[in-house]
Amino acid sequence: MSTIDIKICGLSTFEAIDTAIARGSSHVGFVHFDKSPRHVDIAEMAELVDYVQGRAETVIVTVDPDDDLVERFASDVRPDWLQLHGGETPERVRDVRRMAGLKVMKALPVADIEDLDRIEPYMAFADRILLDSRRPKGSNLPGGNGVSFDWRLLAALDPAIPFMLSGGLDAENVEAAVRIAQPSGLDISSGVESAPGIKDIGRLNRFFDAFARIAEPELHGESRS
Ligand SMILES: O=C(O)c1ccccc1N[C@@H]1O[C@H](COP(=O)(O)O)[C@@H](O)[C@H]1O
Repeated sequence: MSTIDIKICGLSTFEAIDTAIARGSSHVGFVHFDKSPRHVDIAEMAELVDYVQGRAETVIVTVDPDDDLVERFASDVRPDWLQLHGGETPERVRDVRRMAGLKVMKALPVADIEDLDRIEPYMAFADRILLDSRRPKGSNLPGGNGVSFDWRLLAALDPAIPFMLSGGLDAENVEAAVRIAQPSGLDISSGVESAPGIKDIGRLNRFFDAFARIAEPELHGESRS
């Protein structure tokens, strides 16, 4: 199996950051969206990003940020990535990327086959595409809802498009997610929490244990098929 990046998102404590990185996260994410139970303000985020100190790529998750906020992320927090999780157009992704001078990951919702057609216009401007489930009715969060979409839809996706998969991933479904969706990265948030916004060290470890069983089956007495 080729290497799969792992992003643990919605972090807010040093302990959870250390566990995620020690267990193999390539990316760690911090949510700046005031309706979210995972929201961290700019000053806290700057401290968390500093704490990572190059041990993993740092990602700020933001929703339709205005220019002022983009400038503040770039000047006061200095992460490696901005994850745009709102209704940003391809042109807005281009402008944010240019303004911030940071890599940009664009999150797009997938609920049906037509949604796959909306990916291509972003390819010229986003450094990475992240596919998430559509916001469930009644939720005021565009992400972090712990809901998966039908990964079988991705069989119709151009294999030349590398994407990170998110939406309700956890220790129990990660094997099926990788087998069916064949992503180049996995993004996990509520599936490693004990309550919204509270990362659970036991769940984090169980996720990485489950991932290790598929990434290195020979070390776990399992055969590849
Ligand atoms: O986590 C949040 O609260 C959040 C708020 C606003 C936009 C995105 C958010 N989270 C992102 O959603 C996906 C899926 O999360 P989950 O595993 O289903 O909980 C992930 O990219 C989070 O970064």
